[in-house]
Amino acid sequence: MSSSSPNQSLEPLALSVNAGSSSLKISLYAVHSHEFVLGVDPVALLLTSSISNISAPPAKFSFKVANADGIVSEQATDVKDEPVDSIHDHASAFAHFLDYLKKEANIDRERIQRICHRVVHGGNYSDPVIISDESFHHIERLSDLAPLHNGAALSVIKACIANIPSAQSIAYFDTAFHRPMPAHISSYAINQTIAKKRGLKKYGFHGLSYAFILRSVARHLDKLPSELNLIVLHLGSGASACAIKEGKSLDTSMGLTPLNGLPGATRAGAIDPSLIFHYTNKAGKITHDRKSAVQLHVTEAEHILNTQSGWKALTGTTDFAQVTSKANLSSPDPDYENNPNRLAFDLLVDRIVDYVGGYYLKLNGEVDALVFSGGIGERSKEIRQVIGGKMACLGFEAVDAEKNGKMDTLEGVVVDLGAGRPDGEGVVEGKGKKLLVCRTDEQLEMARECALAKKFWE
Ligand SMILES: Nc1ncnc2c1ncn2[C@@H]1O[C@H](COP(=O)(O)OP(=O)(O)O)[C@@H](O)[C@H]1O
Ligand SMILES: CC(=O)OP(=O)(O)O
Ligand SMILES: [Mg+2]
Repeated sequence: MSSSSPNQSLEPLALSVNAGSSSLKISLYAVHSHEFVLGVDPVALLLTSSISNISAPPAKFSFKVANADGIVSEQATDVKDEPVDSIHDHASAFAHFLDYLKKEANIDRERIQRICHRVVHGGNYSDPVIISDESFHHIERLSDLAPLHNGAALSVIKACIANIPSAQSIAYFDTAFHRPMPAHISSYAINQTIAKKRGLKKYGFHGLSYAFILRSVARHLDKLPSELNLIVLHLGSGASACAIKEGKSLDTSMGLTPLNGLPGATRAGAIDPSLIFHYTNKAGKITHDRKSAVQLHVTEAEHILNTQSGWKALTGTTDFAQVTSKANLSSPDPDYENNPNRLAFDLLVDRIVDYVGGYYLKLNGEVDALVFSGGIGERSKEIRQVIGGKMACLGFEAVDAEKNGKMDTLEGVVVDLGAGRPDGEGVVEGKGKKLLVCRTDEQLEMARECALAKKFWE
């Protein structure tokens, strides 16, 4: 147990819960202030916990207490990547966390006043909402459009209401960041009467992450968010790309649901929509996911494309680190027939290039930086090296191979990956568009927003 002392603070506590497709990430903060001060965080991290591999058991549990400066270092690690057999879904993962909160950090649940929940699909909600019967049912109705996410978030919301009744739960939506997308980009080329009636349009996801990245990169480059044009890659179990123009989402690769766009751990990403009818003759049959906390109406087609595809289908693992280590990347002959890992790696690179190239044109080439984030973007030097290398033809800096190789040891929320731009005889530092890595933190994004929303504290 670290010597840090979360209990010494008498400030209100806010818990942030991020139910991802394969993970549950939870952070606890002391709320210092409800006033916005440029460059100052209104919250301070007390502890953070993560449960990964929920969809590929055994799940791994980590619980880390921050030091007095709100920093979690490896030395502050209390429990790291411990496999836990009793965790089989997001609700049991949260129950495991609550046990540790009392046992390891000696924190009384009653001290938690607000709980921020990442909810992936918010439909047309553009602002965070307090959980009430009405908002709970709104999120529940959208569960079919985010089958790996909304139900999982609702199961944790239910657990919070039951186990931490003194706290108010607030939902923060991934979709909110993408609301400014123009209609010609968010619309599909289908009958618009039906589209409007049924809400069939591109919503986009990973919005809390993009909001965090935009804010962090702006701080790093000493610019206002509204002055920035970025291409951001959030590459995790679910992967997406986003074009940000003058601080607003212009386009993103996920769509009506988080299935579209880049392939992921178990998701196919974009395919020809007709493919699924040739893959199975039961595409439209409703499957009932008994494991889900809410009643899901998911077709066999959606089940296959969301849970039986991606790296898992190509290589047998959902862990991209394993895919990379077996991909034999140094070989000039990819040997796709015999090396499914190389196929998976090169296929992801190919799809990323599609989006990055398209977004570069949509932004008229006026791009301040390409940003890597998410579990793969932050940890895979190989993906950064290959994608970064391809960006050189668009005027980006070269990848600094040394920095790229030791990214894990470099401090900071945003790390500059660039080594300058070749110019004439030599390499000129500071020239060229930037390549950045951002350690995204959806929990912090919610906690900050919550602290600063006075209406949630009245
Ligand atoms: N060293 C690594 N190299 C490549 N990929 C990694 C590495 N470490 C973790 N990953 C990938 O990151 C993914 C998790 O990303 P993350 O953004 O945390 O997930 P989630 O989508 O659940 O929020 C894992 O599925 C794994 O494939
Ligand atoms: C939207 C989405 O796919 O989120 P995650 O990557 O956290 O599963
Ligand atoms: Mg995630």
